[in-house]
Amino acid sequence: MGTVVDAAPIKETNGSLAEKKPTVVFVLGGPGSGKGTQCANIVKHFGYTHLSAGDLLRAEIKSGSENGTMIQNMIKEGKIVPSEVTIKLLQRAIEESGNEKFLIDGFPRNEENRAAFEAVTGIEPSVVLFFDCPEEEMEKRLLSRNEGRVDDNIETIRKRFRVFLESSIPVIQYYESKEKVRKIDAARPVEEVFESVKAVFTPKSEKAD
Ligand SMILES: Nc1ncnc2c1ncn2[C@@H]1O[C@H](COP(=O)(O)OP(=O)(O)O)[C@@H](O)[C@H]1O
Ligand SMILES: Nc1ccn([C@@H]2O[C@H](COP(=O)(O)OP(=O)(O)O)[C@@H](O)[C@H]2O)c(=O)n1
Repeated sequence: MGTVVDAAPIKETNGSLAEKKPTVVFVLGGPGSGKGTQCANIVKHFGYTHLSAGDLLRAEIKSGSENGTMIQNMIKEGKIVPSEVTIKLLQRAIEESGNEKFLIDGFPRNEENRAAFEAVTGIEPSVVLFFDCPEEEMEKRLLSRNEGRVDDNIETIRKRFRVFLESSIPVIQYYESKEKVRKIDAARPVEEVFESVKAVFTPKSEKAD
């Protein structure tokens, strides 16, 4: 399974986000693959701060921001919001958190997201978790999620699947070429998936024989 997530480097007392170099784990996978569910478990066990790009964008709509209508329209269509907007929200959340270890969930979703985040923040992920799940299973989960989301309808779900295949899979391939991806079979029950997730975060010395 390769290396465990790196320990956070020593924090600078002042300076930019890049200088602080927080530990970042990108959490990727198709819509409904269980990213949010597993991130909640990781937070409880390993003390990370969970930043969901989708949640930050939905909060931005609710806050009455000038970008709200644009974001709402993009989400309804399953399209990816311009990086500039999402990165600003992520940066603010990182700075406000007081933590040094972050799960960034649902980001980067395309090459533009990936390259812009790296250029703006200077941060590279320690590890990229990839929740691998067949479309039929993800579709079933999304249709019974019941959170009242404007994009959990069959028409938008199909568009989101297409965007995932066309735009997000290439990002995962990019990180595969850098040997950063830990692929997890996400089609199993939540507890079983978390057993595999735990192995990524637990140092070898602490693992049972
Ligand atoms: N391993 C699993 N098996 C069955 N249902 C799951 C599993 N993981 C998550 N779910 C459910 O599927 C839905 C989508 O999960 P969620 O964590 O919101 O996915 P994502 O953040 O990837 O969109 C939720 O209703 C969640 O409770
Ligand atoms: N990096 C991101 C993440 C989400 N989004 C938008 O937010 C929507 C919902 O993303 P999400 O991560 O909350 O949910 P899932 O589609 O993974 O279930 C996406 O379909 C995009 O429209 C985005 O534009 N850019």
